[in-house]
Amino acid sequence: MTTNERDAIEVEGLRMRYGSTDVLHDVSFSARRGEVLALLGPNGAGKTSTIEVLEGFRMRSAGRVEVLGLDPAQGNEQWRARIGVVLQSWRDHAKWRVRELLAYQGSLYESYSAPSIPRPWRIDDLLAAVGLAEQAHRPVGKLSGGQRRRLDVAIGLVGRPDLVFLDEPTTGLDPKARRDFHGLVRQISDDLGATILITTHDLDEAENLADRIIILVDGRIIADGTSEQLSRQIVGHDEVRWVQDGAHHARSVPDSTAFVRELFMSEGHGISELEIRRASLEDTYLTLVREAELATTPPTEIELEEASR
Ligand SMILES: Nc1ncnc2c1ncn2[C@@H]1O[C@H](COP(=O)(O)OP(=O)(O)OP(=O)(O)O)[C@@H](O)[C@H]1O
Repeated sequence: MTTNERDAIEVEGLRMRYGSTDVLHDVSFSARRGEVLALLGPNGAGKTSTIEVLEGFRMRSAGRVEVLGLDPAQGNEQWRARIGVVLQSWRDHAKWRVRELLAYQGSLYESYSAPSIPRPWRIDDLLAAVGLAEQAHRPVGKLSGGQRRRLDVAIGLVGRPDLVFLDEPTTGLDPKARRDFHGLVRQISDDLGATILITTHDLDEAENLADRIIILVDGRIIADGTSEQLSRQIVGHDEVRWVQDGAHHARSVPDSTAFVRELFMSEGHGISELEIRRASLEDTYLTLVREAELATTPPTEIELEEASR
């Protein structure tokens, strides 16, 4: 079945181009089975292009890609049945009723059912899981934007996939629906043991959901790790604030634990308040992306002149 049972996704040296423009340069990463991976990056960084190559919807120009043990360019029906994709294309089915559309989509997976994973997902359970039970008999065209997004997600999950691609799944969802959706992602990760690759611009969402985060800038991976590992890449970023004998102090330090230990050893008596703020994923992301963009921006003429003086 697969050459590497541990990994659901393996990408090595992936390159992709639109016409003569390269949009992915030497991208390499992997996702273990059951892992929730968030792919982050500015607009146009190449997140959707990466996902589309993994789904087998776009051809790469170089590199090795293996998804659930197969090259997506050669993925067969059986392989495709194990993959859930959340698309936004169900607007054309305006006259279908929600339950009817899901039941039809689900029926396509019946022949891929296995004793360990009965397929499709029971439609009423799925409707309840995505919070559409009350809309089961409504025509798709009469759903609100957020309800349609839930339906998109339900269609991506109806085949009880081993691997799910979620491209900006919470765009347009209200805060309650967003929180419910996060619960659903955890459920499919825990109960189905599914591997999940999610792209999002919502950094709290990424921090909340992902076991690992990959940041893509300009078609290149600039960071890959847990949120804590990424924040450790930014030196001097823990902020320590304290009040000493009535005066307020603040310092940005690389190792707040060591700093606070020293502070208490030398000045412990007069300290009345202490607060440590570690870099949030947003701080980390913005710093790493800025550094990567500065590194690739060619110097201006003035900078070149200054350098030659
Ligand atoms: N069909 C296409 N033809 C030509 N260029 C394209 C096409 N689709 C995307 N691109 C270009 O490829 C690059 C990567 O786009 P992609 O959609 O993968 O980025 P993204 O990280 O998903 O962006 P966003 O966060 O805006 O969704 C961009 O420069 C984009 O302009």
